[in-house]
Amino acid sequence: MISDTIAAISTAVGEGGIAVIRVSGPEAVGEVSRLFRGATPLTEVPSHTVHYGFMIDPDTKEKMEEVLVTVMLAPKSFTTEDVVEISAHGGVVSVRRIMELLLKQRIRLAEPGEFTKRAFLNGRIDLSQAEGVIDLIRSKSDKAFSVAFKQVEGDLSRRIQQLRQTLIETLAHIEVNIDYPEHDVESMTSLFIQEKCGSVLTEIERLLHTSNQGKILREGITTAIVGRPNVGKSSLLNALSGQNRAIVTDIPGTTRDVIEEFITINNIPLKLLDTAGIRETLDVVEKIGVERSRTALNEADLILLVLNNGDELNEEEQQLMEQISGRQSIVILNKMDLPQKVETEKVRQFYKEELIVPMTVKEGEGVDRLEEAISSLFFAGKLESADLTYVSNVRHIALLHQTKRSLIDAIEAAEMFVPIDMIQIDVRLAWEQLGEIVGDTAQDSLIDQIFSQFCLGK
Ligand SMILES: Nc1nc2c(c(=O)[nH]1)N(C=O)[C@@H](CNc1ccc(C(=O)N[C@@H](CCC(=O)O)C(=O)O)cc1)CN2
Ligand SMILES: Nc1nc2c(ncn2[C@@H]2O[C@H](COP(=O)(O)OP(=O)(O)OP(=O)(O)O)[C@@H](O)[C@H]2O)c(=O)[nH]1
Ligand SMILES: [K+]
Repeated sequence: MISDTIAAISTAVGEGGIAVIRVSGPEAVGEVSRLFRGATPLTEVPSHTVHYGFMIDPDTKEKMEEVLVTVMLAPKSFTTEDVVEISAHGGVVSVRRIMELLLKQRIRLAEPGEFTKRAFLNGRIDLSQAEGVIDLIRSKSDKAFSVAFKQVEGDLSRRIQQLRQTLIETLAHIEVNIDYPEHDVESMTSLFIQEKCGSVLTEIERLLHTSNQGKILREGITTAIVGRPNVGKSSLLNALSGQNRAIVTDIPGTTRDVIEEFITINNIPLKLLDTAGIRETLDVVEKIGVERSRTALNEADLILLVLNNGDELNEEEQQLMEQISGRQSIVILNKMDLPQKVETEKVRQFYKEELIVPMTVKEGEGVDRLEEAISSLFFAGKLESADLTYVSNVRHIALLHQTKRSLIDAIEAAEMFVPIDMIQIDVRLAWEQLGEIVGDTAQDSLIDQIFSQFCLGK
């Protein structure tokens, strides 16, 4: 059983309006109460109430900070333990001093993700919901947020548990037949297994079908913008990020040193790759050899090739089109306001009409068409409705693939009337693999690794 009390700063550290320190565990109320002076002692207040007062240094009796303290008593709290939250004036010093005071009590510093880990260990949420919490924090578009939010609410968990329930029923049926073989009608059991595993398989395939889109929504479409100088690449970037709220971030926890820029075209998140590097070198095709830009080009899910409508194609551009037309790529015919000089028939040799997007970036014209083109490449024309459950986590995707394999093995074995205890192994494996998604059958080391991805105070 967890018995120690933990504390951490739960808001981003820096100058801010207010900062929140969260304390969770059996000693939370008692220990914070000794450091707090308000109208009522915290040990006597009802759950889910907020109290105004001061943090007091117990040695000097000096007022340290003006605060609001929230008390949430077990089991009705995020961690299901007693939780006390201290809201202090924002700022580094104030928060550090309160933390120091807390850690001198019977309270220790929480590990990254430990609050959420406790919520998991205490059964409030399962593993996929906890992973949804990480995705929620990291999401960079409304759509990605919605996907993560559904996961936190337990949408995926419920589906997975339904499938596991079906497999448990199948296992129970098999069990009876092993224990009472005299009752077994071999062909009926085989049909039963095929039918049950088949229905689970269908649902898993449906979930896997969403996974490509799910991953894109979560991580963004890795995009490289290429083209010779002066065609309007920077303008495009500015137009897109200006109109569509750019979120610039260096994702914590990734090792790459390039700063990636996130933009969204309506609801589609694009992760722009180190485009500056490409910009300098792609003017001349032989320079594509330059390591950095080649990496970016290779990594890209999507290449946006910008051409100037008012100019003839040069040799490099034609080679480039030939080279990348096999990839997911879109041609942007920019500067439509200029008289056409570009040889569109040459462009059409490599690109279907819907992947050639005329734009006048300077005037912000054509963004809708660009969105349509991207949708047609990545979402078969439409962004699925919000009520779809997307599987976006690579761990979940891998486990679903494994489960699929196990189910196919079970079904094939049943078809061939393989001894039933052999089939049982595959069905049980599928049940365990699904269990790993929600954390029922996950190893401690895996659980530790997942929660270590969280930020401190979450
Ligand atoms: N200040 C603060 N804001 C936060 C959190 C937090 O821990 N603290 N959260 C955390 O990351 C999220 C909210 N999650 C929470 C989930 C459940 C409970 C909770 O106390 N649930 C009880 C009581 C519900 C009720 O009274 O109806 C329960 O379900 O038993 C609190 C926060 C986002 N915002
Ligand atoms: N006529 C016209 N000019 C445009 C349009 N879009 C951009 N330009 C102009 O084209 C010039 C080059 O634009 P940039 O966005 O800097 O082009 P770039 O491809 O990033 O150029 P480099 O950084 O040199 O590679 C600027 O003067 C823009 O104002 C357009 O739609 N029509
Ligand atoms: K301590």
